[in-house]
Amino acid sequence: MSEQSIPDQTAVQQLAAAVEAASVPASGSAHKPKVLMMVGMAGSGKTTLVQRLAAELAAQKKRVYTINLDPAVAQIPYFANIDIRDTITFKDVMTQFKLGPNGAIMTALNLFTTKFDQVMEYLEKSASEIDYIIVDTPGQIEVFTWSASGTIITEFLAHSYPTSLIYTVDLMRCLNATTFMSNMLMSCSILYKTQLPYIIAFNKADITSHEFAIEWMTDPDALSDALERDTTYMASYVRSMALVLEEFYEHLRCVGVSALVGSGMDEFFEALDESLVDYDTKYLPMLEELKAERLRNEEAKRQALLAKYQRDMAAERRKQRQAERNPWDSPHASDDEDEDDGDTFGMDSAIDPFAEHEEDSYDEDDFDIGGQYSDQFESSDEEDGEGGFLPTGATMSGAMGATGTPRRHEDTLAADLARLGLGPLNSSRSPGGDAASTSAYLQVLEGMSRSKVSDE
Ligand SMILES: Nc1nc2c(ncn2[C@@H]2O[C@H](COP(=O)(O)OP(=O)(O)OP(=O)(O)O)[C@@H](O)[C@H]2O)c(=O)[nH]1
Repeated sequence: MSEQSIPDQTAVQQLAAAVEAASVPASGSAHKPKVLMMVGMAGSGKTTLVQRLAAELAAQKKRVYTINLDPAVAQIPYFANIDIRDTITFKDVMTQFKLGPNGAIMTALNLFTTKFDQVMEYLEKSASEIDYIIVDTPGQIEVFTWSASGTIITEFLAHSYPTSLIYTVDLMRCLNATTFMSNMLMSCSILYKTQLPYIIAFNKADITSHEFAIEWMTDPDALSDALERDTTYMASYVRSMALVLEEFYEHLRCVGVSALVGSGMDEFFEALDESLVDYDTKYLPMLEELKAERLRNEEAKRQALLAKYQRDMAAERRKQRQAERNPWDSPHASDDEDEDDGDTFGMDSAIDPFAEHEEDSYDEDDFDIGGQYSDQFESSDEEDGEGGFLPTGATMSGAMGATGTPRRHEDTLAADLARLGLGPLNSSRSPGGDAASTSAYLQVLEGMSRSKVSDE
């Protein structure tokens, strides 16, 4: 490994996007291998269970593929078709990145995840020849289930193949009601995190039966009895948590197994088949709904962007036309103004007869100097194709010729000036043109506006 710096999350984020885009597998379509994700606390027996399940499935003439994602494991008792240790040397990660064991596991997983699309490609090619893919994960459960890379790997697989999560619990660590509750809370958090179909495999049933655990899950009194001698505050806490988890327990599939001696395998595969039905009936529809929602959001964003672009374009066109038509263009108009503010003549909007109307509805033509001004507006398609509002009646007659074709603005202005008994405007369009006429004209207009407002 040659890199000397901790890899940033960019590659992982790109992979996350790839997972997002991954196609949702159609249920009941072509042959797809079933994925078993083994998670559980360190020492709970995941690796031993992978070995046991692979052997059992091989005995059933099923084609099994195993993936080891634990970079820190010294030896594994099964043949791994894909092994993270072939790509990344855990000790090198520790020395090169100056990390402790947990940080190194996390970094090794991140590095491996950046290549996981290649693993997926490989699986895709071999899919028709595989019945089951069993994935062994690091014992530091939070490193996998709560890390970006763990999530990406899980979703990559779950978005492509029917997947079930196998949470392995060491029965010997459940004998105490309080630690049993800790284990259940952990399993609950993983279920909520992954939302995948789920099996709890109470392992090491060769030492003690898992029946007591099932009883505690189904009968709160049994749990209370177990807590009888416990007088600490934890006992009441465990009792109340048991009530909270009651509903969670209802949807759980629990089996007692011994990875070591192979007991409970029939029940395990029965539970596995049921959980894979859940994958088809619950997980897949949820995935499809999420995907549809993402597409809807993207489309909404695209439409909003398009609308903004169109508004910007229209505003730009308005500015251009205004600049062409009004040589004395209002000094009050701001350069970065996107939309007509209704203050076309630079008049105080308080006396602008149109200021009460919604700004978005205006086009500069609505305020054309040649107009007769009216309170009533009607919707109309304008020459640039945008919907807009025009004053009703003949109010725009000053701006339109008899044939309905737009007249030159200067002609309109000249006619208005003549009607008002004022001299002609300087047609040179220079800002300093016939200043006296312009100013007089504006005063008359302002006066008209004031009298209109006071009329109202
Ligand atoms: N008695 C008994 N021991 C078991 C069983 N399964 C696993 N063990 C033992 O439990 C210990 C831990 O087993 P692993 O399979 O390494 O557990 P793991 O969860 O993979 O551990 P990490 O790699 O640390 O995450 C080993 O000594 C196993 O032999 C079982 O069903 N019964």
